[in-house]
Amino acid sequence: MKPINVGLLGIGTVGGGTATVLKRNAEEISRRAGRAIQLRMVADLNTDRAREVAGEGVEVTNDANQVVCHPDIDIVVELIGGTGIAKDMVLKAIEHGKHVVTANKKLLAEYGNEIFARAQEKGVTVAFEAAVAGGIPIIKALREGLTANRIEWIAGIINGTSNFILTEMREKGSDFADVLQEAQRLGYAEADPTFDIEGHDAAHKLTLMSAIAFGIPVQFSKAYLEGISKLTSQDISYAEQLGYRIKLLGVTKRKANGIELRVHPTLIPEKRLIANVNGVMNAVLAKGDAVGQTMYYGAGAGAEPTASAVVADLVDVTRLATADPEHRVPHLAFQPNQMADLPILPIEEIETCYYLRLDAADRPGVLADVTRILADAGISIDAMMQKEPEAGVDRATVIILTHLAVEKQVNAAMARIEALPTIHGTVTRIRVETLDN
Ligand SMILES: NC(=O)C1=CN([C@@H]2O[C@H](COP(=O)(O)OP(=O)(O)OC[C@H]3O[C@@H](n4cnc5c(N)ncnc54)[C@H](O)[C@@H]3O)[C@@H](O)[C@H]2O)C=CC1
Ligand SMILES: N[C@@H](CC=O)C(=O)O
Ligand code: NA
Repeated sequence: MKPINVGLLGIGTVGGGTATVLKRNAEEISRRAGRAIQLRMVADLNTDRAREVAGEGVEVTNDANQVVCHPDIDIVVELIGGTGIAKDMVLKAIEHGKHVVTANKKLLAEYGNEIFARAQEKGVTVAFEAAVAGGIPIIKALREGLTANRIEWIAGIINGTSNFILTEMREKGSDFADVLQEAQRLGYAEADPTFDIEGHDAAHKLTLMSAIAFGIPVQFSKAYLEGISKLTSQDISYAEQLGYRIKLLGVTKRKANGIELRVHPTLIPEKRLIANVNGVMNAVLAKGDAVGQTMYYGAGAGAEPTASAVVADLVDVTRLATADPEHRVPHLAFQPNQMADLPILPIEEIETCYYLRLDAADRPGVLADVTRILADAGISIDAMMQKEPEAGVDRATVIILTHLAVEKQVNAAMARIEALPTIHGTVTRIRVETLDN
């Protein structure tokens, strides 16, 4: 059978890994796909490096337009990143009737509704396994493997760079900036690494998983996000003393009045498997009503792990190329005319447990004031720890773990606590997920 011709846009970290895997495993891949999948054209601004990485027999250009318009190209693989030229080229490829494979979570989290609708009209597929949790086949699991279930919630460590930073800080006491540089050197970080450390990248991925899990449009602009840049080693250490690890966690949950969609540093009990996912590794927990909790673990970033997902999509698209477009797996798992209109809840409406750290005057009655404020707000305390003040300091650090509470009530209680004359500065608040049901 005639080979499938691939046109690759961007041959950097993931593009390079894709070229390597396609070449190294060509025979296995063709046995699985039913025909050869060959890299036919590459577009990259750095044509010298592109020629070197792509190898002989591959046409190289610095103009992505030439690839997406070329009549011989069957599938366009977009690995440039961002929402500039990448968006234009993906839409143009669709207009030209090409299937698209992309690892670009930012593009799909922000413009996915438009892109999937256009692809549907043109009868082509946009595959994006590499866009969420790198090499872990999580899109396939959520969209196909769990299709019998009413999914209740998903929680995941889905940014390799920030997990690598948190792990190195906790295990080696490394400096935040040094570890970030190392993550960049290893090719884990986004072109702008603030996307990693401030939670944007994780929120892009969570937005895609949420859409697939609940059959809702992608709504990145409504996601709540908070990164790891303000986390202190003090909180990492106190959390450990209480039996927790702090992770940048993405959580999306079905509630009676809508969907929670949030990314933030989170205390997780250290006995949970996911609390022990370290370095660049990612893990996603998905709870279905029939199957219960399932967990998916693997490398979330890096050249070949991500290429593994890109090439898997190439094989899938090759297999599907001959299937009637109406009967392919829908882009967001649910049929396009069956999407639900569930609202994304504002962060004030979410319900979780909380870690609160405060600096209190070391005097009798202070803790009673704090606990009364919490009780008045209907917030019950699960655990409390007081650190004795250092010599010559008249303030003690108090850490409180709460039971489940609604965020707006916690905010109101925090404001009242901060207004007490015996409390110094602001209250530090980190959300806690026990992930037990
Ligand atoms: N690095 C990783 O571990 C992962 C990356 N991703 C996503 O994969 C995509 C690519 O990421 P990386 O490979 O890390 O980026 P990269 O920066 O290593 O590679 C991008 C390539 O695109 C080329 N490029 C830039 N503008 C171009 C243009 N106008 N025309 C043609 N080529 C152009 C660059 O020269 C570079 O070779 C991004 O969307 C990223 O978010 C997804 C999962 C993991
Ligand atoms: N920058 C991302 C790369 C993969 O999506 C990460 O660190 O996870
Ligand atoms: Na994946």
